[in-house]
Formats: sequence, structure tokens, C-alpha cells
Amino acid sequence: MRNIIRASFAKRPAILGSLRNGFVAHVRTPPSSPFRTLFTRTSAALQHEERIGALECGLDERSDEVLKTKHRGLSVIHDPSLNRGSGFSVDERERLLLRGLVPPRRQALEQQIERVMSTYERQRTDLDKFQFMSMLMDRNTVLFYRILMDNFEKLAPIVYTPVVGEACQKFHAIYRRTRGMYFSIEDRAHFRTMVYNWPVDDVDVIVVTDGSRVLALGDLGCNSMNIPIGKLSLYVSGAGISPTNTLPVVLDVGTDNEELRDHPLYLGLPRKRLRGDEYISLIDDWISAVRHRWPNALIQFEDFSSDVAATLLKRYRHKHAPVFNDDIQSTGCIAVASVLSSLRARGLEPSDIAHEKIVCAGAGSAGLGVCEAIAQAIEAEGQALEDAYNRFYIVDENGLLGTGTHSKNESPTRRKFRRSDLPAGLSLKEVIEKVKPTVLLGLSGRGGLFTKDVIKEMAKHVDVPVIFPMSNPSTASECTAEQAFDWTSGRALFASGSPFGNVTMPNGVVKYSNQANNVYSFPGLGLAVTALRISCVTDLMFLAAARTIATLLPDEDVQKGLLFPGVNKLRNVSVEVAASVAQVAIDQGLTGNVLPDSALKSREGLTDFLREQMWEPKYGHIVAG
Ligand SMILES: O=C([O-])CC(=O)C(=O)O
Ligand SMILES: [Mg+2]
Repeated sequence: MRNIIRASFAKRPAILGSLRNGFVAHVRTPPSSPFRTLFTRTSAALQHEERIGALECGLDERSDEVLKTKHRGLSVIHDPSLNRGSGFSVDERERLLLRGLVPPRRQALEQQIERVMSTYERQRTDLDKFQFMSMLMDRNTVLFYRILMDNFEKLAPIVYTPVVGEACQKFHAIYRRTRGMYFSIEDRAHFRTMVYNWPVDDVDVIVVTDGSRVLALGDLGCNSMNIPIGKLSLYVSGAGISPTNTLPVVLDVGTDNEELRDHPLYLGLPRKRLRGDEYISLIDDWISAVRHRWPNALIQFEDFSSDVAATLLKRYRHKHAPVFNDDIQSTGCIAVASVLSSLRARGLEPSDIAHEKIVCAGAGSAGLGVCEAIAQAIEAEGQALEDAYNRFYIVDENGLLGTGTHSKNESPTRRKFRRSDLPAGLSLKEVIEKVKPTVLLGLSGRGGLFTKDVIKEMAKHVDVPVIFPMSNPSTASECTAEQAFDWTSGRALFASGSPFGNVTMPNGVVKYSNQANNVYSFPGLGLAVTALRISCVTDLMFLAAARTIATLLPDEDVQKGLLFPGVNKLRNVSVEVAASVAQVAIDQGLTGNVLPDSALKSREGLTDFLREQMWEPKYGHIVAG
């Protein structure tokens, strides 16, 4: 386990007080920092060292971080936040007692990247690639993130959706090394103390799952750990959250996946899932333990099943500490952005969102969350909320939510979307025939649900069918990009949750496949929450983020069918999302940190400030403490 404390002095000078014996101080000193002088002498010595390093073989660009460690020898190499493999300089080798423990010739980061990528390319299956990347993450933090960021389009589908789904399904079979924390029912009495087993005082972002609905793959219990790990790797690569300050968590409350539970290699508790009041009270205990140790950390609820997701969000979201549900709110955010951007592509105005007719397949927490977010965007354009709800037609496995008998326990959100003018139970195709929707959303988790019949029916009634199958992973996508374009003769605007390649039509025209995934929103939100110490995550923040994402591309790109920048531009997107979220937080008086004047004066000042807070994967200076 890493024994490290990282601090940006711009953010928290108080870190000096929290250094403990044996820990590493990972410190970034901006030029204006009053602490700069503290490190001046060290920096001069390090520059000398760099000149020596430069003679050995090209010089890496160093970050201005200073890592102070009491570790020596192999324990430096075994700490991924300190390890730089063949990249240790002569002086670091001396100071950290590494002489003889690494091969003699020093390599620059660029050479390490070349070597690692050539081994990566030799991995045969996607799962092999996932494991290769996991092992790299466990070995060398800087190298892992440099490689992930430089090859984001190629590697995001490996460390994130879709391959992370398979890696969860097979977690028990491929498990190698621990990362993150597990809180099980059996630990319940110890939650308050076990949070101190984590060595980092400054946790900024926690992603937590109970594994009850992993992507659309169902209940994967304790196997779900790769989801929080993957999400957090996107906070780091996509928005510059410091890797040291992230914490992946699995709450093991049992699993109802019998096959997994009975598997001899399953690593979670082999018991049925805890439910009802006892479950809620266990989550209460966990939240309270976490808040005791990390009062300001952003908590992201991830992949909780629909029966509890909205309840938990409602329970914790206004408790003066930042909490959100990724599947409800950030998926909602990217859905709003996708619809707004599609309006631009169709030559319409943002206010025309109030004229959309939206059919949504899926009434789980993500489906309802997405529809709720779009309804709020319609309301923000000056419509009554009731009229906004009237733009939706939601279909689940029992057909349309319409008139007729339904459960008394129906949630208020679901009830709001129930049509009073159409009978319950109409099939998706029947609804499309009757309603002639402009937008078709897929949040059903049912791969292939948008059949040729369904899409052709939709294409009969609109010039530009807007088709967004958002379920993950790719196998759960309601249709593929190729199908959407093929069955609409290339007229569709397409965005999916998991990535699909662009499609070349028989006439040679390229049709763009966009990725409407919440990755466009949660990392930027995390950057804003961390940099400003935002105390509560509000719906307005997500709406502001959505509007920003929808306006990042110039008109000529949007007219071609591109709805937002590619994922390889994620850091730029995240800074813009963060600035929009930050502005709402400032306006709503929800910030705990005092910002420099320059950040308050202009949007550019704010984005510059946020960009300065971002962690970069570069080797910093290691100082023997
Ligand atoms: O993980 C993803 O790609 C998006 C997401 O939150 C989900 O599908 O549950
Ligand atoms: Mg999710």
C-alpha cells in the first residue's frame, strides 16, 4: 500500500501539519506559493542532478512536485507512486539506496513508454490487456497515467467500458493484488476504525459501489471493484485529480448472484444480499465513518441497483458534504448535453428542447434519472415542469408506463412519467408508431432492443432520427452504430454509452458515432469540487455542465454529426465542465475555498486556475526525508 501524502500547497498548506513519520510528502509548489522558498535549496540541488541525468540519456520534463520519503531501497521500488523503474536518476539511486537494485542504464520516460507499449501490443485478448494495464498501475503510477493519457482513445475502452465489465465478471479468477478498500457486513462494528487503515489523510474523491447492478451485467457483488478503480482512473487521466487522493470502495453486503456466490473462488461474503432497513442503516454507518475521517471528500455512488439508488441519493445529497449518483446524475448530464447538441445539429435552438418527443426504453434509476434531467432542462427553457414531463414516453420490460393498474409502491419519479393518455403495456414499436418521437433513448440494459423494425418505424416519421442507445457495456447497447446508420440510410444522429467506431456508408460518406458516456461529466465535476471544496452537488451544476459540453464543438463539426469532442480531448472538456460547475457553486455560495481574484474575475481566469490544480503524470523530485 502506498505510504504517501500528496498536497498541492495552492490547495492545502495545512498538509505540513499532517505529515507523519514514514510518510511521503508529495508537494507541488506553484510559483506564487509562500512555501516556495522552503524548497529552493532542494530544487537547486535537483537541477544539478538533472544535468547529470541529462548526460546519461535525454532529460524528462520534471513536474514541480517534490516527493519526500523515508522509504529506501526495494520499498521505494515497490511503491508505485515513487517507483520509476529504469528512470531513477543517478542521484536518486544514491539517496534512496537503489544502487544495484535496478539495471545500470537510466531510461527516459519516453523510452519506458515505448517498451511498455510494445509489450502491451503483444497481449492477445482484451482481458489480457486489462490485466497488463492493472499491473502497470500497480507498479508505476506516472508511467501508467502517461500511457493512458497519451493513448486515451485506445486504452479507455480497456480500463473502462466495455472491457472493465468482463474484468468484473471474472474478478475472482484474475485477482492479483489489492487496491482500494472493502467494507463488508462483518466489518460493520469496525467501520469507524478501519477507515484509518487507509494511509492517506487527504482523500478528495471516493467512488463506492455495492455491486448490485454493474453496468447492465447485473449483481456482481464483491467482483465489482474494478468499476470504482476504473472510474477513478478517469478522474485522474481525464481531470487531473491526484491519484493518491482517490479511494475506490466496495461495500460487500452479499450477492444474489447465485453462480458467483457458490463459486469456490468468489472473494466476497458467500451470503444473500442484505436488504431493507438493515441495508440502509449499514450504509448510514459507512457514510458516517467516512465523513468522520474525510469530511470533505466527494462521494460518488456507482452502479447501485435501481431499487436503492435514488433512495440513497435523496438520503445523503443535502447533508452538507458532496455526494452524487453517477448513473442518475452524470448520465443525466451527458444525455441532456447529447440532446442539446443534437438540436444544434438539426439547425434548431436550445429552447426547441421543449418540442422534443422523447421515447425512453428503460425505467431503472438511470432511465428515470436521464428523463428527469432532460425535464429539468426543458423547464429551464421556461416551460412548466408538468408540461416538460409530458414530452416523455417511458417503456420498460412491461411496456409503456401508461394508464391501468400499477404497483402502489411506485416511486414518485416513476409516477410523474406515467402517461395518462395511453394505455400501459404498449410495446416499444407500438409507442413509436403512435407517438412519432424525435428522440429515442436506450437505458434498458437490453442489447439489441432497438431492432430493425423499431428503428425503421422511427425513421418513417422524422428526417433526422436521434438515436442514443446508452446502456453499457457494448453487448448491452440497444443497437450498434452500424445498425442505426444502416436502418436509417445514414440519417440518424447517434450516440452510445460504450464506444463504437465511425461508420462508412456505401456511398463513402463517414457517419459519426459519438460516445454519450458519463465520463464527460464526473471527472470535471470532481475537479471543481476538489479545487473549490464545494459542499453540495446540485442539479443546476449538472445542467450547467451539460450546456457547456453541448457547445464545445464549432457548428461545422456539429453539422457533420459530431455531438461533442472525442474522449481524447477529455482533459479540455473537464476543465470547461469544472468551470461551469464552479461558477454555479460560487453563485450558490457553496464553496469552502477562497479563490484568487483572477479566478473570480473572468471565465478564463477560472479555467486557468482549475487547470493549474490538475495533476500531471511527470516524474517529480524525490527527496530523502
Ligand atoms: O460505466 C459506464 O460506462 C457508464 C455507467 O456509469 C454505467 O453504465 O453504469
Ligand atoms: Mg455506472
